[in-house]
Amino acid sequence: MASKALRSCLLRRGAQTTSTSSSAAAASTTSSIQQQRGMAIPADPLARFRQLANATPVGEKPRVLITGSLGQLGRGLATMLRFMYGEDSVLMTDIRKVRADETDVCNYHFLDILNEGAIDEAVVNGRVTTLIHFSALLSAVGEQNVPLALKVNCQGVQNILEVAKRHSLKVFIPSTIGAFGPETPRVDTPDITVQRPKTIYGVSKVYAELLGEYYHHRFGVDFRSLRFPGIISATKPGGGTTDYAIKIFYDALKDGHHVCYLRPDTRLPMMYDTDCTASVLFFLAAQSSSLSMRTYNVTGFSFTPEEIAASIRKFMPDFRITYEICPMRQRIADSWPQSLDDSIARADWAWKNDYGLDQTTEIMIALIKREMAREKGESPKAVIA
Ligand SMILES: NC(=O)C1=CN([C@@H]2O[C@H](COP(=O)(O)OP(=O)(O)OC[C@H]3O[C@@H](n4cnc5c(N)ncnc54)[C@H](O)[C@@H]3O)[C@@H](O)[C@H]2O)C=CC1
Ligand SMILES: CC(=O)[C@H](N)C(=O)O
Repeated sequence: MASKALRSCLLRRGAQTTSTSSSAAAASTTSSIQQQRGMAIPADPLARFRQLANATPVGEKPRVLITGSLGQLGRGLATMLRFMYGEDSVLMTDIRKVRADETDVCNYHFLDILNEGAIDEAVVNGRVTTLIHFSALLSAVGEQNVPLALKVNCQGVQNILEVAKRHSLKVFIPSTIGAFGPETPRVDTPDITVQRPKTIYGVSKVYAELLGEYYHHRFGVDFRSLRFPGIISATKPGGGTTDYAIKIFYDALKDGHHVCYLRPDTRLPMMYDTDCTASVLFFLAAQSSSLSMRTYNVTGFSFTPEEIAASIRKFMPDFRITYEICPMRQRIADSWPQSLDDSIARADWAWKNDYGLDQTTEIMIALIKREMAREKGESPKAVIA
């Protein structure tokens, strides 16, 4: 199904097609729910996406516009959508210029989500059926520019929902563990609970959840949202509190040492990139009638900086971690859940994560080694043999 170029792009982005022997259990969590999730990397990680594509009737194949598509999550999702539904199925949009090394970016257009008319135009001209709204300012950068975070995260969501209403689009707007706060139960946090976030990012995401649900009930907009934990990918993160869980791998491979801005015992929920992509695509494909809610928790596994360092040491025994705490990010992390209960997503639309901590570590190390080999002009080996 995938062309050679697309296939190599999927490999680079972590959607490996070769098998691996890793079968470590994802047990690094205090959560009883998550302790049950022993797992091995699937022999064919693309199988679930291929099956979903094959099960979609030709007339129902989506045409998807992704906002903020050059960020951490957008490029991987766009690549997978092209793999599943064809080269023309995705319009990638953002407000910055594409770099020469971003060779996976195709069908790309400038789109500022603060310009509602421009969103209308892109949707009409592109015959779009589904909006995936990724543009946002994340938790740490949001705290540094509150007025801009309010504009991008709140005005942007309003514009997207208005356009979705006008053109009867399906619309996905991600939420986050940041939509919870210190008063929320922090272990196995349920879907419906206290939400009093203390960051502008969290406040704007609660607004997005509630406004989207309002547009659904009031105007029939097919709004869907998932509360993601921190996402781990071999792409540059956009300025969040969970970013250390990506940088730690780059530092491990470059210097053998990572200086962590969170305390060693700070436990947060996380998920591997390919599972994040799967959660969006399977959720969007679910029948409306199977959804008991419009905003669901989804998660992979939880760990502390100490525990991810231990996981890295299984592959790089000399790896060292030291700590220089950033008070702002620590305060944010201390107000977020340590683990999420996503059992309703599992029951309603069969959500399931395929990757645990050790599988994620193994893949991240392989992907970054491959990236470094390319940068040095060497011809990299297959990701995981
Ligand atoms: N990465 C993560 O760990 C998590 C992400 N999420 C959510 O997923 C979504 C995507 O996240 P990431 O890709 O990590 O974010 P990111 O920060 O990497 O990318 C956001 C993109 O939005 C673009 N953008 C900013 N202002 C814009 C504007 N006015 N018009 C159009 N685009 C604009 C930026 O240029 C950037 O490429 C966000 O809504 C985020 O809140 C939720 C939980 C976890
Ligand atoms: C969990 C998130 O929403 C994001 N990665 C952040 O740390 O801000």
